Amino acid sequence: MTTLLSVPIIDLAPYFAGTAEGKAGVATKVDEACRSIGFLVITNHGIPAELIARVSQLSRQFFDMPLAEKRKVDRPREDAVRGYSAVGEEGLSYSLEEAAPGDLKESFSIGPSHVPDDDYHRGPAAGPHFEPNSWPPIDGFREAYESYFEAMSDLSRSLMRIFALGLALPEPFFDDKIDRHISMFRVLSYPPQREAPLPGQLRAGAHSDYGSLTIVLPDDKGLQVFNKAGQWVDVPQVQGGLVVNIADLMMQWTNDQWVSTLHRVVNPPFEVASTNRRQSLVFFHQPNYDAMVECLPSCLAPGEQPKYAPISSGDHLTSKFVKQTTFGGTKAVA
Ligand SMILES: O=C(O)CCC(=O)C(=O)O
Ligand SMILES: [Fe+2]
Repeated sequence: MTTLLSVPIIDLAPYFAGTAEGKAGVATKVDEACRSIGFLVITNHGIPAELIARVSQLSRQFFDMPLAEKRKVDRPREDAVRGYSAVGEEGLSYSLEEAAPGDLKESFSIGPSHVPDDDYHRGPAAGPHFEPNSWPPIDGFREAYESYFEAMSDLSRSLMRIFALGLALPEPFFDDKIDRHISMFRVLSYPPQREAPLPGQLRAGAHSDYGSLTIVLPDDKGLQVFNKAGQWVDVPQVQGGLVVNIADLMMQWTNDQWVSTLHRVVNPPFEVASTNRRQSLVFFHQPNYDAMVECLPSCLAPGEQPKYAPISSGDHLTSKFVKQTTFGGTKAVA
């Protein structure tokens, strides 16, 4: 298997067509991408263009509101990633224990909606994972965001099935570990830069993501990935494509056979910085909080030891918040 140094574009149509051969072909390509660079761009993913356009337009409308209005749906607490976070309030590289100025972005986040009133969702073990969402007073906003969250949940289940095939596991292996997931959807808005950034300040500092996988829809270039040759390479902008990357939990699950890659969003070129605005829709997929992440049987060679102790998805996520808040006390989250 070759080590890819750039991000491949993978057509999901043969997987969704449903033949064993088509599924295996897609799974092999995805496995290669996840081993080499941890990123891929998917096409024919089935997410309606109309839904993407609607969420994008409503998000722009939200970020255009005055700061005081946006503050009315402000993030409630450090451990509850809901609502609005203003420019400079978060720094992704904080989670790597590296001091850097805050990221030049603002965001709006939601978690699962229409949460059942049962012990898993409402009991003490649920912690902040099913914190209610708050909504700005924009017509159609809630409906569009909830639809997008659902569409991303379904697509993530398909991707996890492809991952299972790529890892020589039964296709539904992950199904019961993600059927009550604690994922998060957030829209990021990177405003024009009318003043020069501080030294080291980026639109999003270098970081890896936390959960199983992330699905990103950027409307402009700027996203870069650190490849195995030690170079920052641009993620290709593909019309109608979605960027997928695997995150820390998946790396842990595979005993480091798959890589959760450092990535960042660079500042726009100086000539266009004062007018360039960038927006991305980002879905962070995170398994059920009680799903145990322990080295997959197919990822251990005979005689090899697992590199990580088993941990639950919920504890893994919470440990990231603790790391961030003890470091500099900044509201930081990926
Ligand atoms: O805006 C982007 O393109 C990516 C953002 C990102 O990597 C993140 O929020 O974790
Ligand atoms: Fe990220």
